[in-house]
Amino acid sequence: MVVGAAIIVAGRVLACERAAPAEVAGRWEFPGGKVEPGETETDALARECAEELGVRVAVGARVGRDVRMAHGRSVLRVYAARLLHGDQPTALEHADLRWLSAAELDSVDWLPADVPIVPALRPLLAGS
Ligand SMILES: Nc1nc2c([nH]c(=O)n2[C@H]2C[C@H](O)[C@@H](COP(=O)(O)OP(=O)(O)OP(=O)(O)O)O2)c(=O)[nH]1
Repeated sequence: MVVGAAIIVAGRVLACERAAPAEVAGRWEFPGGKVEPGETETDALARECAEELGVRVAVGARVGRDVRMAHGRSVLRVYAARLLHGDQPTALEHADLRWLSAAELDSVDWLPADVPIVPALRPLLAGS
């Protein structure tokens, strides 16, 4: 299981540009990663957001559906999240970060597994 955090602030979601590996560098994703043994999905999101962005997050509801990746060997699952304690994301592992409004969701080149999930953000962004 790979989990991603759709961090939403003031009607915008944080998109992160992968720096590596070469096959996916330049594509955009949600911060996150593999759930390690013994971790809950929420634990994994908190750990990855700290490692990748240096922020603390509160994890909320699921966004979109589970998407199978890597020939069905893993699944991408995305959760809405918000920043805690006024923390501000820093690109500790990513090439770039962008805050996207609903109208800007299609302006970046998302990883293929994210493409079916991204439209489910629209109502969350419009409503916040
Ligand atoms: N974090 C993240 N990974 C995604 C997304 N969409 C997508 O296809 N992936 C893929 C890319 C990678 O093949 C895999 C996650 O791997 P990763 O390298 O980010 O995770 P990790 O930090 O746990 O990996 P590792 O280096 O510890 O092995 O899922 C997404 O929105 N967020």
